[in-house]
Amino acid sequence: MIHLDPSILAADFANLERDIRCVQEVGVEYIHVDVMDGQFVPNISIGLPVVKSLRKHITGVMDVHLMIEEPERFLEDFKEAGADILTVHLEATHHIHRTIQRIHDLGMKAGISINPGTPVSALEAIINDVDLVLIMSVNPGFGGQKFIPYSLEKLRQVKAMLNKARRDILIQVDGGATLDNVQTLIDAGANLIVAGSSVFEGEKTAANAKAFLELFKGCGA
Ligand SMILES: O=C(CO)[C@@H](O)[C@H](O)COP(=O)(O)O
Repeated sequence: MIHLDPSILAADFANLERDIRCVQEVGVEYIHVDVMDGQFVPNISIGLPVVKSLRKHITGVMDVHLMIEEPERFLEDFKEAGADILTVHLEATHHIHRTIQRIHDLGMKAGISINPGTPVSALEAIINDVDLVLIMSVNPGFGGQKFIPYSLEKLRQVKAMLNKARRDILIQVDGGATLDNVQTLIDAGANLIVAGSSVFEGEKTAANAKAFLELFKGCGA
């Protein structure tokens, strides 16, 4: 089953409730919330109070992607803010195993993300402990960037690693996903597609989301 996970980084920050409602009304079940600290990535997005307010309007899965240094400092806070999935970066902590364990202890699903420059092999020791692997297909920090082609090979490698481990979990791809390239992402193994600008940019948010969902129907969604 393939899912669309619209990234609200590309939504209208003055109308987040409206934009979230818009995609949910056409059947979207996941909402991707990017949290950036200006340290791990060269940008600052939103913080805990906004995430907590968004929770009231998200009817499905609130998928929070932490692009922050030492995410272990804030796990309890994001649980309290209502995150269902909490994804941390392998590169952002010295204690990835403990961090994943703590996310689970708090009752959330745990995701691990790697930057474009980090090899998939670095995931080997943690792959059995996570519910989601996120392959960043742009350098994190900004929406609207161009998809990095080598990410397709990384998706294939993750899929092979998970097959070998007999694990069927979420394989998420984030950055530069469009209606034109999404089929190649799915073919490479992705089953949770983050899309920001290709959903929220322009005046046709609902139609854009619907077009992704229609395309996924042919893939068994
Ligand atoms: O995490 C990030 C960027 O750091 C992403 O979630 C982007 O927001 C995706 O945006 P598009 O590339 O789809 O515009």
